[in-house]
Amino acid sequence: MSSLALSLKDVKVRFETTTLAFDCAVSAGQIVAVIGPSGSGKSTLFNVIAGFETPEAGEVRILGEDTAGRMPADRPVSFIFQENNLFAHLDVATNIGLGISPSLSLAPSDRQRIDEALGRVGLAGFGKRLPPTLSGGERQRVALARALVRHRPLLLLDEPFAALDPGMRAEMRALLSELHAEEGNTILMITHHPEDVRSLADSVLFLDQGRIVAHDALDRFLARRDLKAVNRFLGNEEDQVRQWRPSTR
Ligand SMILES: Nc1ncnc2c1ncn2[C@@H]1O[C@H](COP(=O)(O)OP(=O)(O)OP(=O)(O)O)[C@@H](O)[C@H]1O
Repeated sequence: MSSLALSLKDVKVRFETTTLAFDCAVSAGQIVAVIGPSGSGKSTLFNVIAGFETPEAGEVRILGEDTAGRMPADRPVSFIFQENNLFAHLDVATNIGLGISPSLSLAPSDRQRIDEALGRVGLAGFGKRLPPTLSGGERQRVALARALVRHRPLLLLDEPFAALDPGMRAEMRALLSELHAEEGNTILMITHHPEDVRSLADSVLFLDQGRIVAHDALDRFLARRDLKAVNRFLGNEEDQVRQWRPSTR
C-alpha cells in the first residue's frame, strides 16, 4: 500500500450559515484535481490543510503527522494562489528567498539555489526584476520557483493558471508536470478547467455542498453516473464528459 500524503478524518468547519465536513485520504505522489460547484468548499478544504482555517473537530494529518496546533509556516505545505503570490515591492530573487528563509538570512548557497530555481522555471536573469514588471505567467513561474526551493512534500494550487491566456496555461501545465516528475511531491489543484484535469490529474476529489462526495481515479470518476451532483457538474452528454477525458498523455 502506498503511503498517505494527506488524510482528513471527521473534520468539521462551522461558519455562521453553513457547516462543512471533510473526510479523505490522498496517496503520496499523486496529482489530485479538486473540483466542484462554486461554494462547495474547495477553498475551505485548502485553508484547513494549510492551517489558515482551524476546524472545530476532526484530524488533519500530513505525511502521517497530526497538524493540530501547527501554524501554516510550520506545515510541510506550499500554496500557490490564482494571483497575489508575490510581494510587489520585493524583487524576484527576494520573493523566492522568502521560501527558503522568512527572515531572509540567506547563505551564498541559498542564492545559488534561487538562481537554479529561476533557471528551472525559464526565468534565468530575472532575479532583480520587481513583480509588477512581469507578465502574469512570469509571476506564476516565480511563485512556482519559490515552491521549488521550499521542497515541501505537499503543494496546494488554487486556480493557479486562471488568470493566464490559453498558451501560457499550457506552458504552465507542462512545467508543473515536469517539476512533479522531478520532485515526486503530492499536488492538490483546484481548477474549473477540463484541460487541467485531463492533462495533469491522476485522481479527482469532487466536492458538493461542503462535503467530499467522490474521490476516484480520473477514468473511474468520469464513468460515474450515480451521483446527481457530478452529472450536473459534468453534464450528461458524452461530448461534455469527453472534454475532461485524457486523450494521450
Ligand atoms: N469565512 C467565512 N465565513 C462564512 N462563510 C464562509 C467563509 N468561508 C467560506 N464560507 C462559506 O463556506 C462555503 C464554501 O466556501 P468555499 O469558498 O470554500 O467554496 P469554493 O468551493 O471554494 O467556492 P468557489 O469555487 O466559488 O471559490 C460557502 O457557502 C461560503 O459562503
